[in-house]
Amino acid sequence: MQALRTNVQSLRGTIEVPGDKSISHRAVMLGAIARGTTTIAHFLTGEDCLSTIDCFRKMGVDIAQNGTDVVVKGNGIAGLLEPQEILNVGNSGTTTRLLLGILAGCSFHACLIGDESIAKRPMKRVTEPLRMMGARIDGRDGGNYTPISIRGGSLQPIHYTSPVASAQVKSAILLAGLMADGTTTVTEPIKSRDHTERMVRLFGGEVITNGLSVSVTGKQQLRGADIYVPGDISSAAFFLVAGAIVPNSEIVLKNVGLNPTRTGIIDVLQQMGADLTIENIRNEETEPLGDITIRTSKLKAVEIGGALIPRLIDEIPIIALLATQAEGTTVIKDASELKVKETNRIDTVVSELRKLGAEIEATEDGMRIHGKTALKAKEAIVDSYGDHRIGMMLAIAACITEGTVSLKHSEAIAVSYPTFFEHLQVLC
Ligand SMILES: O=C(O)C1=C[C@@H](OP(=O)(O)O)[C@@H](O)[C@H](O)C1
Ligand SMILES: C=C(OP(=O)(O)O)C(=O)O
Repeated sequence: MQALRTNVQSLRGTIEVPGDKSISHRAVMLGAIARGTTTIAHFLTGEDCLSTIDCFRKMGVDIAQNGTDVVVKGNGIAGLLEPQEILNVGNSGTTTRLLLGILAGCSFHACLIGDESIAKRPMKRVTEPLRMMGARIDGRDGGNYTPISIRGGSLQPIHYTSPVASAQVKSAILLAGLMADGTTTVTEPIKSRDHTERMVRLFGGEVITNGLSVSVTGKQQLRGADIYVPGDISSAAFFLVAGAIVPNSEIVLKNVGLNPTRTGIIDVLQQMGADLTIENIRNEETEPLGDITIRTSKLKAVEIGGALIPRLIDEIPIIALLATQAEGTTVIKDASELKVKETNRIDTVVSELRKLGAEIEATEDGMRIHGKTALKAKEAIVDSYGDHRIGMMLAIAACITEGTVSLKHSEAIAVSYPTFFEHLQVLC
């Protein structure tokens, strides 16, 4: 159990958050199936991305990691080897689903396991379309849950209309599509993050986007690339919110990824009236990034739903905290996907924030938060339940809480932000 800082008087200073998790996973995966060498700078050394490296090493890929610098010697599109061991995806949904997409096109057997949380996350959303393409997949509950075993092979292209707006589903099918004969198309109900599309292009591949549909043609040869991973906006979000709600604060976040499919948190902060500026925007062609400054300000409630949800899906726990400090009732809707993340994030956000006095209730597809509420606790014990984003949200909540707060399962934070507490310390 970890004692959290409470009653923080101000947060001031400059930090650079670790590399983007989604981009780090994809850089290793595409590097592994490309021809030639891929260099990755500012790679995220969080546990999820280390799981991805471990899985590809077990398939014969030479990956050298020295801190945040990674070099991948690609095996080529058909060059992965049958793993001699079970592939352990740890806590990472992205590793599980994207890896299944790649394995669907490999003519060998592989078996995937993960931790307790992964074992509860639905995989049918990828195993079903991958079976349609020709992969043989089995697993618990007909292939919906890990452990999952897969024997891939020659794939036929499909046009898949996904019922969920999920970049993991879209990416799994596109990665399988890279190995199929012909053109594979995915149509999603709402646009999700487009890092796979951007990165395939960076590796010399062709991806065609047409509204909500994305297509790739199989058997293209990808070539290794040099990649700089921008800071993860989903990690920056904790300090963006902290800067807005902790009194007398001014935080500068350098080199934060600003891909428009990920910047919903900035839209919400601006709509709430936060004092936020963005400077030095660059790399708009590949993965845009820039420097963000946030200062404490008076906030007002907003309504969040529809096409905004996929652009801020992982930020909803910290947005719920933000809403406790906004005047009025914030409504978050259309967010049922929160129920199938590392925890049921509707339930964990509501139960843990209530322990600190927040006025928040769960709804069928989101939550309703009434503000502004002063958070108070008498020796409260809150729990991340093993969910990194819940742990970080609670650590920021403690900053504005009067009293004492301890966090159970704080170690989960290393999944996406191993230096989180060091950065909080720098700003205090
Ligand atoms: O593709 C990705 O890198 C991710 C997609 C999102 O999941 P879904 O595809 O399930 O929405 C997100 O929640 C996850 O943290 C990372
Ligand atoms: C949902 C998340 O990740 P994943 O699906 O990769 O486990 C997350 O990082 O919030």
